[in-house]
Amino acid sequence: MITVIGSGYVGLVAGACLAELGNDVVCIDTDAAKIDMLRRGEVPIFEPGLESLLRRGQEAGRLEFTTDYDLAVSRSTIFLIAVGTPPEEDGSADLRHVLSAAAAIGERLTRKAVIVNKSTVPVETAAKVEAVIAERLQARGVDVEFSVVSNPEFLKEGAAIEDFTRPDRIIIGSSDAWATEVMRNLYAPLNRRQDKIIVMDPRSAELTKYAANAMLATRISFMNELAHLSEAVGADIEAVRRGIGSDPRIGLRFLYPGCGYGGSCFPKDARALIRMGAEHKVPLRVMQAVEEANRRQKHALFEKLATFYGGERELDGKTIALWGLSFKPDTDDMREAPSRVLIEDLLSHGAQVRAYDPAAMKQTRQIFADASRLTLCPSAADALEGSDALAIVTEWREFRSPDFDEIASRLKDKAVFDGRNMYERSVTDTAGLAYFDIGRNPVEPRER
Ligand SMILES: NC(=O)c1ccc[n+]([C@@H]2O[C@H](COP(=O)([O-])OP(=O)(O)OC[C@H]3O[C@@H](n4cnc5c(N)ncnc54)[C@H](O)[C@@H]3O)[C@@H](O)[C@H]2O)c1
Ligand SMILES: O=c1ccn([C@@H]2O[C@H](COP(=O)(O)OP(=O)(O)O[C@H]3O[C@H](CO)[C@@H](O)[C@H](O)[C@H]3O)[C@@H](O)[C@H]2O)c(=O)[nH]1
Repeated sequence: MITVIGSGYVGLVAGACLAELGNDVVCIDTDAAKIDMLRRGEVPIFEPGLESLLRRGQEAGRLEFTTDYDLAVSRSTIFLIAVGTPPEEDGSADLRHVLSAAAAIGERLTRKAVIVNKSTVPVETAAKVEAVIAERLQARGVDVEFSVVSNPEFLKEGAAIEDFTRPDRIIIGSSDAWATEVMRNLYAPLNRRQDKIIVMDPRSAELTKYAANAMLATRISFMNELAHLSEAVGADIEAVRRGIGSDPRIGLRFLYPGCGYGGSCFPKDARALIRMGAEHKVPLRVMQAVEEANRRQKHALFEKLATFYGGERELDGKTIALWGLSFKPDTDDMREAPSRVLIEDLLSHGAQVRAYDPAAMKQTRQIFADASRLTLCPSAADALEGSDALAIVTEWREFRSPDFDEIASRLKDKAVFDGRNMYERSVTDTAGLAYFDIGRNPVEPRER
């Protein structure tokens, strides 16, 4: 039996996928409402394919949900910790949930077990988890063998099941041969065609996770800065992207400029890595710049709108349609989403916003509960109604081939500000739309 602690994006996906592979899995969460929902067959998050996988696991009797640690710990020999590690004030990762999960295990463990840390955590957390469990066992006066392994998760939201079941690599940070073998067996069904398992010491495994996210975030911020330069010198960032991405040393993936990276990982993990560097007196200057560039980039669409209208003050009284709210397509996750910054910028300058997203409407309503000038619209077309201009923040598939004539007929100022470079100028020109994106078609002040 495997216990998965924390039933969020990582825990639910891991639990459902491991049950699908034939394991008996119990998912535990301290949030009783979440567990009740899951027991009723409802899924608390939007993740393509997850609902049917959870249902299959439950129907097969291989997947259960509980808030009861007593029940879960007594039956398991493998524990996956997949609880949140939110940022502290100073950017460092808050380990409260991880250490409380460790304590809950130590208070109940009765047989030899592997404790697997899947949460993203700073170097030395495996040692801290081990110390907490050892301390609780000692307090109980029992001697139970256990081993702590770092096994960071690399899934992307929106493609989480595919990423979990077809991983590029499986990192196992372990200094114990028995625990490494248990992990190899756990992942054996995902590791048949080619050996993707990389075993290393726990510290290196913990750092690998931050290094991966930091490298990807760096590529994005680099491209976003180059996009500004492209606009200034009259180059086309999309051509530059293809030009450099065709070099296999660079590669085409994760090279898309846009209106900033968001989500629950890149921003938080970049800050946590910077903090880790500071704590060890190793300033991570590149990451500081990456983070700073991204913070600014989230204002890029607002700045373009302001330039178009002849100044920020001119946005007072304008109505801007907004397509896409989630931090990326195929998720309802609004954590650190660039749309939040754009909405705040627009509302604080007196504009009205008419927004639509295929999945994140409920979340947005909760976040902006008091924003009277934000209207959440039932469709992309409805968001255009009575609007002056359109801004696009998230590249959902349904925005890829819109009816440009309809957009032109509805927008008073016939201008589109695309934060994800989805369209071609030739097409928008034909419809009579002014089109501005990131690094290709610089904004020009509107003709009056
Ligand atoms: N979301 C992603 O795409 C992703 C990908 C890779 C790694 N990670 C990392 O994985 C970790 C989890 O991320 P997430 O997005 O799944 O978080 P999440 O916030 O969606 O879910 C975490 C869950 O843990 C529960 N929890 C907290 N303390 C608990 C405890 N003591 N016992 C049982 N349950 C508890 C919470 O109620 C919550 O449901 C983080 O460290 C994150 O950085 C996330
Ligand atoms: O070329 C690109 C690629 C992504 N983004 C943006 O970057 C953010 C993050 O996107 P993505 O990485 O696809 O989503 P996450 O679900 O946050 O996944 C990242 O964070 C997870 C949590 O740590 C890791 O497990 C994944 O490997 C890592 O990709 C989003 O706002 C995207 O719009 C860009 O701007 N340009």
